[in-house]
Amino acid sequence: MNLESYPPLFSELSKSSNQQEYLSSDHHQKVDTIDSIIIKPVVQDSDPIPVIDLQSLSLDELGEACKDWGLFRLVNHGVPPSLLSQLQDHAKTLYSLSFQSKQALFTTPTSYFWGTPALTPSGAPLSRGPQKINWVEGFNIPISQLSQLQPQHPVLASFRLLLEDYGKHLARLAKTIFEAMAMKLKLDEEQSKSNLSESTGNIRVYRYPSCSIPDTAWGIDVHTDSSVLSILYECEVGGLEVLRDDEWFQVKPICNALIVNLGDMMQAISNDNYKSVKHRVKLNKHKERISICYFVFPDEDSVIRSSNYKPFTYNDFRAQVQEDIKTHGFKLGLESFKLY
Ligand SMILES: O=C(O)CCC(=O)C(=O)O
Ligand SMILES: [Fe+2]
Repeated sequence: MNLESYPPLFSELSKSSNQQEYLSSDHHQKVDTIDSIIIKPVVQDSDPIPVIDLQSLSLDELGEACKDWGLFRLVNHGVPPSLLSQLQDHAKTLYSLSFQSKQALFTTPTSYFWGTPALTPSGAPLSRGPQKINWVEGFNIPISQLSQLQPQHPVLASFRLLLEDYGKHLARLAKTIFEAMAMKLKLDEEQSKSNLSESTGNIRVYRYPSCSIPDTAWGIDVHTDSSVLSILYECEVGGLEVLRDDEWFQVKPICNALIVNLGDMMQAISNDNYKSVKHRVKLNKHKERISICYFVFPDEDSVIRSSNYKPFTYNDFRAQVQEDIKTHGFKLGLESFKLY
């Protein structure tokens, strides 16, 4: 483990005796008690996660997966495996740079953050208090701002080219999936068009440290995404878990398959027919984990209309989430917009 490359708190605590002491102190609640939902041991033999084949897309299967799980694996998506593996290699190299170099390389409109995945619109981390530290670092990169990524570092220059390519592929995937969902839900074509805006595409590249006592802390604790769709790539370590009918399921990594999860905007657009899935990321005892996540949102002033929620824009939603996190330490999400 290259300690220099970690945020100072993480490298300090990675010395295992410090980690034991910190994580078992009052500072940090045990994960079982943070969670309001009863945790059953997550043990599975077979893989129950639905698989959607983009080349022979079945609207019925897509609809079922969105209703039952709010999440599915996507295969035959047309993103070249070499692009995925190169992105992952570049991410590893960039993360191995010193903490200070990463701070210097990712400046506005991109950002480097750690300790929480909750960011302000400009990409700065929203503080949630010491007991709520999430064991994650991230690069936040709005795709529309990729040209602003200064290639001072040779790896960053080629990373930018890869991300441009990846961003185009993911915009294509998001549009295809959203249009299929809109068709299945029989949404008004004109109205739903602005509910997904490819220009809002945003990439986050995360690194989760290994943790000698992984059951005492989260990589990212339980949450739903605010997006319309989130599309994740992680192929080596695992740790993503999703909630379905009060039971947690592991989403095992499968190389070259992508994970699509539905966010709060999609739940509202679908009038609660589809689920914004609750999920979390567990730490691994021995290995650090890299994931590459794409998020896409509605146009900023596109109004989301449905019979269960008062009309709102993504801007309204985001402002409410920021307020919730400041006031309560977590987001209330769609609850704040429910009609009854
Ligand atoms: O790293 C992952 O696999 C998931 C990240 C995530 O849930 C998020 O950023 O909302
Ligand atoms: Fe998430």
